[in-house]
Amino acid sequence: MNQLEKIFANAKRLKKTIILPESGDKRVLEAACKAADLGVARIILVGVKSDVDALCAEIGITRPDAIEVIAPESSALLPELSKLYYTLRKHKGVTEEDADKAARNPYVFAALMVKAGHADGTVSGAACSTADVVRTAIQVIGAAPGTRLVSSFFLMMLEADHHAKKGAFLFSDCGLVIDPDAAELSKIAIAAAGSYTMLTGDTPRVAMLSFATRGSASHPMVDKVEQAVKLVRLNRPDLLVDGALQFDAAFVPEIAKSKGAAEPLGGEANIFIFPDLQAGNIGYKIAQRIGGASAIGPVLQGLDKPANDLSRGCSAQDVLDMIAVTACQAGAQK
Ligand SMILES: CC(C)(COP(=O)(O)OP(=O)(O)OC[C@H]1O[C@@H](n2cnc3c(N)ncnc32)[C@H](O)[C@@H]1OP(=O)(O)O)[C@@H](O)C(=O)NCCC(=O)NCCS
Ligand SMILES: CC(=O)OP(=O)(O)O
Repeated sequence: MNQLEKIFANAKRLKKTIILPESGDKRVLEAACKAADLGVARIILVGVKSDVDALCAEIGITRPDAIEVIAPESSALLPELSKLYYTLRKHKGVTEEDADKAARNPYVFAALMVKAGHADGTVSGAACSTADVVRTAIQVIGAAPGTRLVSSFFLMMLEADHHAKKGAFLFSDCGLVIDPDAAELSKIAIAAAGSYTMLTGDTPRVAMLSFATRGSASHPMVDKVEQAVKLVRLNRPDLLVDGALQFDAAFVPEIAKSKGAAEPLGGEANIFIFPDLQAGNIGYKIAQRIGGASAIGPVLQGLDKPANDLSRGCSAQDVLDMIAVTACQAGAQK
């Protein structure tokens, strides 16, 4: 069983409820029906039942009875959820009228359902930008107690024949924090290590990436990564971390050796922390589109309850994988 299969098995055991606000997207519908059929999660779709069933018919699938479809406008939960939104956002000048309008938005409705405990997690982003998904998640669900920085990661599955190394790797942050300083980068690395253990059960081996290995170039950009490594070591002396490292020195044992970075990771990192969002977002898409990795994410870390994003370029399988990951996150938070 590979790590993704284990994630699916865990999700099936947990029986969590995942709410999907993008019921007008064919990939989401296909994944929702599969998730319900396979028992990966109990699914709630935000939308109008007749529209959902018509789109299902168009793509040649039947909505399992187990999937509940809720239209915010006619939902008995709307008054409770708009009141909740008002409570959460009134300090920002949101009025009761604004709150009622906001709660009818499918993305906000789904996040409120999670916040209120009517669902365990939400997945969206197939049909809208990451910024919109993340802003809603942060404003409605909020950061976990003791956490100030919400960030994200991709679970990268290397399983194709041409992958010399197979398994689950974690890339972070490829979706959210645009230009982290050293302290923020160290927080991203620590959060990513926790996420990796939570999902795979394996020991994290964290490489903090740059364009230099062991001082092969000096530049403030490299200094930032080295400073972040120091902060990780200071705050989490138990974590196996190294950097600044180039990707090859973090991933290929012979190159780690030849570049003087045989210890402590020995070219066997399983978590790769990118120095900023340009590098991270470009890097994961190259690994996915040229490298043939499957990329599950952006999975948000640091939220009080799970709310995850998707790339607009996702497939139905990506959505299904994300539903399983979200269910596991929900299971780990209880
Ligand atoms: C996520 C993102 C939208 C937040 O940007 P922003 O300009 O700070 O947005 P806002 O100012 O509207 O912030 C929204 C709220 O989230 C909070 N916030 C923003 N980033 C946060 C973070 N990383 N952790 C915790 N809270 C955060 C803000 O404090 C604000 O809270 P408030 O509304 O209660 O005051 C921004 O970081 C972003 O666009 N990231 C890149 C997303 C992207 O395009 N990714 C590439 C594709 S995956
Ligand atoms: C994660 C990501 O890059 O999202 P999108 O492709 O939708 O911009």
